[in-house]
Amino acid sequence: MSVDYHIVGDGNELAACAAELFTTVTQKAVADRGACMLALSGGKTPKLLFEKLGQPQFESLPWQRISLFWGDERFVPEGHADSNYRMTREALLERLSVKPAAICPVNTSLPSAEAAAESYATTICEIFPDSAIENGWPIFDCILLGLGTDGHTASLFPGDLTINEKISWTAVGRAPDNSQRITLTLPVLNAARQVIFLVSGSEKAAVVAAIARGQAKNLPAAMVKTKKVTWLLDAAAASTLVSR
Ligand SMILES: O=C1O[C@H](COP(=O)(O)O)[C@@H](O)[C@H](O)[C@H]1O
Repeated sequence: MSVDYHIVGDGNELAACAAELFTTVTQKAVADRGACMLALSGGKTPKLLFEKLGQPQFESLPWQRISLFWGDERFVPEGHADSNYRMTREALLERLSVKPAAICPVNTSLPSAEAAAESYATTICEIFPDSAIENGWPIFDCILLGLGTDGHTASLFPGDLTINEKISWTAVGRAPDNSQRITLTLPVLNAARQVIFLVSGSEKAAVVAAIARGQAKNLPAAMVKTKKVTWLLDAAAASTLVSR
């Protein structure tokens, strides 16, 4: 596993740096394999990235070769304020003149979160080419992740047994407020070619430093050990990390 850190000033710089990484990752995947399979994250931090990617200078990205999935989703209707898909649609997808090869949100209109998780695994399986499934796991070119102050990532929460899932591609995670969320499982995160954590804000500084120093090995975000892990932090999120 290689881990690298990029520390930038603020949320806008973070979005600019993330957009550059996004460009590199998508272009490389398309050059190497003809397609790019990406999972997007929810949360506050990626919104600025999505708005940036919706600007005209990113129209030349190989959108028609990019398939978009979500690393996690709240079990709420598609138009709900908490929907990760709604946020991405408004911040990015509605602004794109060239449409991605596939846009695959979680179907949250199904009767239960379990049904939505199961159906999402089927969707991934249908869209992924056979060559992008290895040893029974889908190989995402890149998964964008966030980090909660409690160390959760995607919808893998500390203390929730979903983190132990070893067979399924998707599962239902339970957030501390007891709400249900559909999430990619840890083996899927770890099978990806690369994950990029986007983290901003001083409230994340302590957990970022604890994970980076190996002092929080049992937190879900610390259990992400993909071949290539990139942490993109703004100065506030990196403040504890760089202060000692
Ligand atoms: O990976 C993720 O992380 C976040 C934490 O988000 P933030 O709002 O604190 O930036 C999480 O809740 C989100 O659903 C997820 O995709």
